[in-house]
Amino acid sequence: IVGGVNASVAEWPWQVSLHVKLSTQSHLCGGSIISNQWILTAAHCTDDLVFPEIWRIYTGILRQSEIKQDTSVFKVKEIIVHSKYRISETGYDIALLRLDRPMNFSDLQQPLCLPTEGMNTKYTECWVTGWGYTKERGQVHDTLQKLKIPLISNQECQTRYQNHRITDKMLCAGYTEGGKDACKGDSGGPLSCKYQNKWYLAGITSWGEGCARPEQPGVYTNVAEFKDWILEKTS
Ligand SMILES: Cc1c(O)cccc1C(=O)Nc1cccc2ccc(C(=N)N)cc12
Repeated sequence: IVGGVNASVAEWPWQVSLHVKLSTQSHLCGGSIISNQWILTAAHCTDDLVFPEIWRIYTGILRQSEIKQDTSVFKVKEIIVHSKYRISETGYDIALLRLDRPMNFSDLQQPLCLPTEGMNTKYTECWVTGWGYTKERGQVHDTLQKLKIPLISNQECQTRYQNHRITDKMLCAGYTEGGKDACKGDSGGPLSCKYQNKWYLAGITSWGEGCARPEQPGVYTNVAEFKDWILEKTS
């Protein structure tokens, strides 16, 4: 997250950290708890990493440095990538990870709501969170960052990305002047939006040209457009 601030304990209890264990282990992407056995993330996080056995999911943490040998960790039983996904920039950047065992909810780890059609224009505030880079040529940040960010219309977003097709299955958010945005390592994490005092998973951090550049907003998977797909795959 570029231009954000430290989050607090239990402020974003649906935010998870996805690690991959090869010769070493490290944070790769964010994700969101949507039920006691399913995590929603970005399909591009699983590029070249399709084996469930290498994934480690950390829930209920604020700092990466909290992760020790004895930290509670979930393994992945199944990875489901949208069949139409190719690369982030052409959309369908959505994937489901089934946990190896059901999660017990607590103040530190619990799901957020899936949105329904037509909610995108009703949200009062949206926040993007993650342990990603805090500048383009950056690195993973130890403390979870949070950033309040305004949604922008797909029409305006399309004008900012002339060489792309911004589809209805994408959602954009950002500041014209730049300086505040998600970035690499935040991928897969939530764009959490509030409506009538409940939090909804409006978007999944997907792509953008660089990070926090003026007139280059962040592009998110528009989760409301995939509600049927999520329900089909998780039932
Ligand atoms: C290609 C690249 C890097 O190598 C390092 C940092 C950023 C980039 C890049 O161009 N964009 C990106 C690469 C991977 C995930 C990204 C997620 C969000 C955003 C965003 N701006 N909302 C940009 C991303």
